[in-house]
Amino acid sequence: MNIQYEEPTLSSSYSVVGSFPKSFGYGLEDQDLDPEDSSPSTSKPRILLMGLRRSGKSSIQKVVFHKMSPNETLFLESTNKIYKDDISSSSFVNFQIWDFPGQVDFFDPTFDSEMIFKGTGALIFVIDAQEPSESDANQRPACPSKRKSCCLRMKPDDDYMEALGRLHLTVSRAYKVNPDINFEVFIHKVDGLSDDHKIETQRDIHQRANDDLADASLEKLHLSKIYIATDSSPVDMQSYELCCDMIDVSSAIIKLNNTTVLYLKEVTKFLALVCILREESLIDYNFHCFRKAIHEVFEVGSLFEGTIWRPAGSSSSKQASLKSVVLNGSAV
Ligand SMILES: Nc1nc2c(ncn2[C@@H]2O[C@H](COP(=O)(O)OP(=O)(O)OP(=O)(O)O)[C@@H](O)[C@H]2O)c(=O)[nH]1
Repeated sequence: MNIQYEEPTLSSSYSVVGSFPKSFGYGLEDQDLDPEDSSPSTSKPRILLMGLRRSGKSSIQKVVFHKMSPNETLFLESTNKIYKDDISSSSFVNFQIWDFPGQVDFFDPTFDSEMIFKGTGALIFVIDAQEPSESDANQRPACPSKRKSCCLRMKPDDDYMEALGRLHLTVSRAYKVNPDINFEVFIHKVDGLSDDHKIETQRDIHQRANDDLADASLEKLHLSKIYIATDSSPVDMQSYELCCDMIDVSSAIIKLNNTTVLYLKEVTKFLALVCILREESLIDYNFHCFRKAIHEVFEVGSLFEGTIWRPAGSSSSKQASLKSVVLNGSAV
């Protein structure tokens, strides 16, 4: 496939360049810039969205960052060239996202993996977890990994086998060029699955993806989590979406009409706490303790060259990493 590039249409978003310091590992060093692309946006932290065709990459990008309604994504056309989008809605969210076409051919000479992966902070690989339709299942291609161990584990109704093969190829290729990339796996389109099935799918994908890495002696490569932390209560989508939207607004406390309060507080320049509370009473004191504890963790982390916050195999420049908003799915 011939790779082409499409520049962002959001020209106004060029005004703020690089909210993440380069030392956080998400920026391009000057010498890494593509000589043919001199736009200032290239110095921003960069996230790649990859995955099979129709897995939902563009939908995630449009719904999360451009407020497109999920129904409208039905009419999105297939992406046929890399689409670069500048995201800079607040000081917390300021980076560049590159949406890739589904079938990237890594062996195509026009695919410049050095240029693409070198300056990348995170690669989000999207997997469509939907049940395959009968006709899809019949037309499913052979397992791309062509490894016996993988095919032996295949269940007849697994639709994500091809995606897993592609995931493996993608991360091993990217890791070779840049071992500092954060790899995130996003299990998407789980709306049609039962709660049990969702958990089983996540467990299965997690297991298989890591087995594949182990088979290839790439244990050092970590598929990390998108969330930094969340409480253990079941996810209620409405509250979750409210919390996501909160990141976009400047006000710190919003009273909801049902005696609860939506609360946003900055922990560090790159980390925010968003929560829904019944009462405000002790939150300031609790938050103070929480922030102090987080700072202490960062301090200890830097003493030990970032071993607490840093996935194995990455550089010490990764103590803070950009955490993406997730939509209708979960992270492995
Ligand atoms: N059921 C369901 N469908 C979704 C979801 N997100 C996206 N889709 C649908 O998936 C289809 C493909 O979405 P795209 O965003 O175009 O997928 P893509 O990965 O960008 O596709 P390519 O550009 O071909 O690589 C569209 O019809 C979307 O409406 C979701 O959360 N649930």
